[in-house]
Amino acid sequence: MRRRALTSLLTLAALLAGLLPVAAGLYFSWVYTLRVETQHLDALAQQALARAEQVFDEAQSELSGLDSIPQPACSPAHIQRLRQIAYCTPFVREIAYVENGAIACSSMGEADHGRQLPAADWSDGNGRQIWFRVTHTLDDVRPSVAISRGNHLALIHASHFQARPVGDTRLAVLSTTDWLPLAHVDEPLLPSMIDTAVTGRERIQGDRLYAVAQSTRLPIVAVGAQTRAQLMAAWTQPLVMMTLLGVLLSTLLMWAVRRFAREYFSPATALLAAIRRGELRVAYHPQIRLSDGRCVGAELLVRWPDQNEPVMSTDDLVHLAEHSGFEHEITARVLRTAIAEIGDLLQRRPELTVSLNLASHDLERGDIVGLLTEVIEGSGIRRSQIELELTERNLIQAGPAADALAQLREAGHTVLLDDFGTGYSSLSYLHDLPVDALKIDRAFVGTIGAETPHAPLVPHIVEIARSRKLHMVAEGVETEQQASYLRQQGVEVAQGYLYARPMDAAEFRQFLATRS
Ligand SMILES: Nc1nc2c(ncn2[C@@H]2O[C@H](COP(=O)(O)O[C@H]3[C@@H](O)[C@H](n4cnc5c(=O)[nH]c(N)nc54)O[C@@H]3COP(=O)(O)O)[C@@H](O)[C@H]2O)c(=O)[nH]1
Repeated sequence: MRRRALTSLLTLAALLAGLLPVAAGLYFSWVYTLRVETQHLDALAQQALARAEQVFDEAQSELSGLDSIPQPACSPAHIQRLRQIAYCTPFVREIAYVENGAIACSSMGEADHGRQLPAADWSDGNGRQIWFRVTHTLDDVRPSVAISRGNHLALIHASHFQARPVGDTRLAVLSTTDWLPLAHVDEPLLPSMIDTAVTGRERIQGDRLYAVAQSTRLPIVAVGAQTRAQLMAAWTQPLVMMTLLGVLLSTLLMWAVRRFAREYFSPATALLAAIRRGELRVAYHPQIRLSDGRCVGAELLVRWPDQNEPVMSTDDLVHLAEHSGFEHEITARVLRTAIAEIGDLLQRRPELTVSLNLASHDLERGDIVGLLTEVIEGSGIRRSQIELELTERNLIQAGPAADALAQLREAGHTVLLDDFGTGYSSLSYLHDLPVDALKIDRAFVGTIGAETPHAPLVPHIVEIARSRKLHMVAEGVETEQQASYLRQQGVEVAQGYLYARPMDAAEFRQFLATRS
């Protein structure tokens, strides 16, 4: 994925990681509040409905015994019985005996005699009827609810159907025949409560919550309504908790995204990706035999170009690889690339060598033996054509991996000690190091002909190499003066800008053609 696309994606991910958990916290706390409050409101509506049903049930149960009493209808004894029931049943105003749709007599004696009843609002088909709004002879202001069974009818004061508020929750019992409240409701929420009763489902309207409890036996419903303040108060606690949780989750996610981005965009990850994508290139730095000026080989130098511009200097690249543990991947890539690019040349010209820079890791992991075997076997290239460069530091750190080095030397590879003189106090342990040649560092070569304190060191280095019977390669040769001095000193091979800068494989082939 392109870096810019990934950056945009990660920015979006970080944004979402920051916002989503908080938004989810808000949303889920609201959903949770609604669920809990709806359940609570449902329960209150069910209670109001149960109370209304109970009033009807009790009135009906009082009426059920009356049809079978032995006294003749409207006899003093009958009326006395009606009075007794009316008096003993708290919510009953009057018990009446009905004949042909008119009141024949009642617990009030003859007072209501002959009063014609309107058509019932509801009938169950088994002699049970209900009138929701009946006026009483003695009270034409406050309507009553009437229920009849057989010939007897009970008038119930509508106030007994008044559902009292519970805290801030408003409740009303309505008839399903005309969707009006059974008792007077002095409540601005009433129109919404009626709407809710008609829809028959709990719902949110505005920021208020409504719930309905529907009777399965009678034509009544109870509706509950919650105020805005109540809902907001109920929301506060889950809101705070879920928002805190959301903020915590946001922080964690944003940290994870940031960490991923840092890792993903780190130079080490970019380098590994470049290695895997085969973006690393090899530069060939020609090596010249000082005795006749012929090109005898090249040092293989890794390059990380991006559209011809280096992503970073080779020094930085090598350090980064060392710190990230990718040195071996680089060594392998450089070797394979070189063999792919100039393997045919090496095969045709067995005197030609390439020198490969090794890292201590290459030896410690022991993979270098396998790698070289794999690349060389069957290629027609000789082992002696692949020289291995190691710095003093690498050789000393290699310690236990010296076996691998010994194995490679036995197999025919030449080992060069690179940057000689710049690292540890070389002189003391040089005779212990398993090397075939010294590479005189350009720091010393650069002093040839210059009046610097290091200048006298070159003859010493040459002397040491001679006494150890080591071959010598000088690097960083930039002037004729340096070249001729080194030639006089018996240095065999030189490498430096005097001859050429590091170049690509095609250029190296051309260079070789002119210098062979
Ligand atoms: N483990 C690995 N190390 C590697 C590999 N490729 C390179 N390196 C090491 O990185 C260091 C920097 O190398 P580079 O920038 O490629 O520089 C080399 C030459 O360009 C430079 N050089 C050679 N001649 C001259 C000169 O005349 N003047 C001048 N200013 N610079 C010159 O020297 C570098 C080669 O040095 P050396 O290897 O010591 O011979 C460097 O330490 C490389 O070793 C790799 O694949 N693996």
